[in-house]
Amino acid sequence: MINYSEDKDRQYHIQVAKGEVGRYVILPGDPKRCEKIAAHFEDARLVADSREYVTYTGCLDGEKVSVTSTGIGGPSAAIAMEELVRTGADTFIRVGTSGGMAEEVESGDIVIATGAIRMEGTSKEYAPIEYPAVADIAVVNALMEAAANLDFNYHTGVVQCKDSFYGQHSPDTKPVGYELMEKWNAWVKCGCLASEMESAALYIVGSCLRARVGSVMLVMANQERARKGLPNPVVHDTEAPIQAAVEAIRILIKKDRLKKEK
Ligand SMILES: O=P(O)(O)O[C@H]1O[C@H](CO)[C@@H](O)[C@H]1O
Ligand SMILES: O=c1cc[nH]c(=O)[nH]1
Repeated sequence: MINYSEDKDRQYHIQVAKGEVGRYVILPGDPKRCEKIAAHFEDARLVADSREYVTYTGCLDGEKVSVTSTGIGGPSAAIAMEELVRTGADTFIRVGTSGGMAEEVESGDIVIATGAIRMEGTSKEYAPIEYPAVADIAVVNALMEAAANLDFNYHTGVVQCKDSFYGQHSPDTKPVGYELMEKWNAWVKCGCLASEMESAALYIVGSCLRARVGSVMLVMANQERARKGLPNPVVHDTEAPIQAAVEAIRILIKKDRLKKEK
């Protein structure tokens, strides 16, 4: 494989070298969320800032941990995960924002995605569509334990991933809106909790690379609730899913250490 990086020790896109990240990495979409997440680490330092990929590394309970932003969508998220695995990471938690779909999923709640609908393009370049995009069970369990410990209002279940944000929010303005709307209605009838853009790609890439992956997302608002005239404020504060992810990593660190001792 051609190495495109000018600095041959660094991964081309994320500009991180081996040893600069921990095995546990939090993956927000928005690069600006990285600093907020790194504030929860001890001795956090900026490792790299390249394209949409910002990386900080610090410590949690004596273990090296990192945060790297993925940017928006499957293609850039898949690149981040591939390059992070090459630099030594093997456990990932996406911390994102999402739009609620199920009526009971309200603004400000958090969603832990046990699986993701692959209505995006990236994962199809890794695995046939019949292969399910599922989260790692240990990561899901840690996220559920963390959310319960923190007394957060959380939901677990399937999320929908797509490539077009505006195809979700104004499908009627798209020439293929008829298909987007029919599929959306089917996902809602199936019990899908929320819509976002990266978990399907991350889960499939994680499966292919044998990495453990889970996702926790803030529900910003719910267009199905709005359609039914139910209360639906817009929430921007991502501190709850950040805290859930940090606590989940602490739980995983403890469990991984116990497993190693046995
Ligand atoms: O807030 P982040 O993590 O970027 O996640 C969500 O927000 C973006 C769309 O606004 C997409 O990346 C979607 O998945
Ligand atoms: O509605 C939303 C909110 C965040 N991200 C999405 O993809 N959709």
